[in-house]
Parts: sequence; structure tokens; C-alpha cells
Amino acid sequence: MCCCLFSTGDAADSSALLVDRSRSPRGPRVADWTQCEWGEQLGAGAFAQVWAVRLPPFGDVAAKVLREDQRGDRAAASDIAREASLVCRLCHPHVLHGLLAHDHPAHGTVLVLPRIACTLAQHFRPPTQRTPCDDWRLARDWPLRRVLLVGLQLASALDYLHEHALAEHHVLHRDLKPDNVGLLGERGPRGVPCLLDFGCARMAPEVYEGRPYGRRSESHSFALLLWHLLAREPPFEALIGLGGKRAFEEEVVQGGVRPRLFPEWPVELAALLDECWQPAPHRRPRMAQLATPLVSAAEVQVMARPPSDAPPGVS
Ligand SMILES: Nc1ncnc2c1ncn2[C@@H]1O[C@H](COP(=O)(O)OP(=O)(O)OP(=O)(O)O)[C@@H](O)[C@H]1O
Repeated sequence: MCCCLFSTGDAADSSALLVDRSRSPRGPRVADWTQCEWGEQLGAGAFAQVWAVRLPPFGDVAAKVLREDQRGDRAAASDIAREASLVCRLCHPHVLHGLLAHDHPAHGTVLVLPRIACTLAQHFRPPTQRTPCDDWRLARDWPLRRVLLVGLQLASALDYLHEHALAEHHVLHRDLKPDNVGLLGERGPRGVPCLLDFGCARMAPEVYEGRPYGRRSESHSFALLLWHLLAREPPFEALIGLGGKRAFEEEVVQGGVRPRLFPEWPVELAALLDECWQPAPHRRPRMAQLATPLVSAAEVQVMARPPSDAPPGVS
């Protein structure tokens, strides 16, 4: 969990994680914890574990709790309580909202969330872990126009977080990557993408160098996320594989190297990526400015014949 809040006056105010769940857009809801059934572990991050639970009246959901080794840490306990408070107030079709937060006697804060089918990282496994058949399926299921639609949905989610979620704060996700995008409903391209878990190859240069992070830093991360889905491989993989962190620092952070733009991508898309990963944050667009070029690029694709990245015979 890596989100943070900035006051709309733009001064950093990470202490302000304020929550009053009675003001949740969905109103207060009560769970019957006496009937709760804990199932398998669905995943774990640096701080938290996520478990499958059956919790009336919510049904089959996910419960996020601190990892056992983190439970004595007051800062970690306060972080998960703040995350829970925040996500229970969010309301956007492409942001995974909290259903409720519960103070459990043994686990501390339990954040109850809708259960995702998988993350985009799990769906788009690294090229080294894929068979040719997996590659073929990904190319068939994720033509460029579908990736653009997902880009539009996530840009809308980020615009909501930055500008509309809380009246007095900009919410920054700060860790935008395929591991933090869930697919709700189905594992494949029909799943509904949603942002979760509000890290560091995707860091904008100013973040890597410890300079202030703002909404336009997220435009940089967004462009790299979109590039990952389009190219179906993580950005800078070869560079980091050959030269590690030092090569990343020299080439990307200081040298301004950016991922390759493929000639078959619409010019609107190439221009948008190029603008989003400009080294100077003030030259990058805000999320709300991405909708028009994404729609234009998608229109070009819809008008075009079957996507060139699909295998022969697949539309
Ligand atoms: N709602 C959910 N439904 C099913 N699985 C989930 C859900 N939320 C998270 N997971 C799984 O649990 C993993 C860990 O969750 P999450 O990333 O929120 O933990 P974290 O400790 O905050 O992460 P980080 O190390 O990035 O800070 C995810 O990568 C995902 O596989």
C-alpha cells in the first residue's frame, strides 16, 4: 500500500488520513463476523496478506490484514488503518473500493474488499514464463484497441483519485504497475480492470531521485503501465537485466532513455506516451487530458481492419 494524500492546495499532508466511515458513499454496512469463514490465502505483499473469506451478507470477498511479522509495528498498523479508511470512501467503477473495515481482536484492521479474479501481472506473465501458446493467446485477447480501452478506464480512475475522490485532498496512487491492477469478474480480457493497493522500475525520475512527487508523476507511471500492456513485456527489462539498477539510473533517470515506440501504433498513442514520460513533470499531461488522445487512437483502431498484432486469421 503506497497511496498518499495531498491537500488540494498542493502542500503535502500525509497526516490527514481522516476517516469517517459514516460518510462512505455507499453508507455504513454491517457484517456478521460470527458467521465468517476464512479460506485460502490469495496473495501477499510486503506488508499485508489477502485471504479469501465468506462473510455474510457480503458473500465471497477478500480480507486484507497485516502480515504477522508486521503486526507489532505501530507504523504498519496505522498504515493499514489509513488505507482501509481511504478505500472505504472511494467510489469509482475502476477503483477497488473497500466494503468495510473491521477492528479484529487478533488481526488488527481487516479491510474487506471485493474479490478480484487476478491481477494484470498474473494475467500478463513475464515473457520468460510464457509458452508460445500463451503468447498467441495474449496477442489474440489483447489487441491494441482493448488495451486502449483499459488505458481509458484506468486514466479515468486516476483522474477520479487526483481530482474528485476527496474534496480537500488529491489522492496519489504512487505504485502504479500491473500487480496493482485487478481484473474483477473474469481472469481474461472480459474482466473489469480496477486499481488496487494504493514501489520501482516504474518510478518517474523525480521519484527515484527523491524529488517531490505529484499528480504528473502518475502520468509517467501510467505511460509505462500502458506500454507494458501494449508490448506485453515489462519496460526496460533488457536494460535492467544487463546492467541492473545502475544502468537504469544512468540510462533512464539521467539519460532520458524511454521504451521503444512501435511503428504500427497509432500516432496519437505514440505522441501520448511520449508526452507522459517527459523528464520534466510540468510538461506531462494530467489524467483528464488523456481521454481525447486515447479515444482518438482507439477510433483509428476500430476503423482499421483486424489488428496487426493478432495471429493470422484472428480478428
Ligand atoms: N481484492 C483482492 N482479491 C483477491 N486477491 C487480492 C485482492 N487484493 C490483493 N490481492 C492479492 O494479494 C496480493 C497482495 O496484496 P497487496 O498488493 O494489496 O498487499 P501489500 O502488502 O499492500 O502490497 P505491496 O507490497 O505492494 O505494498 C496482491 O498482489 C494480489 O495477488
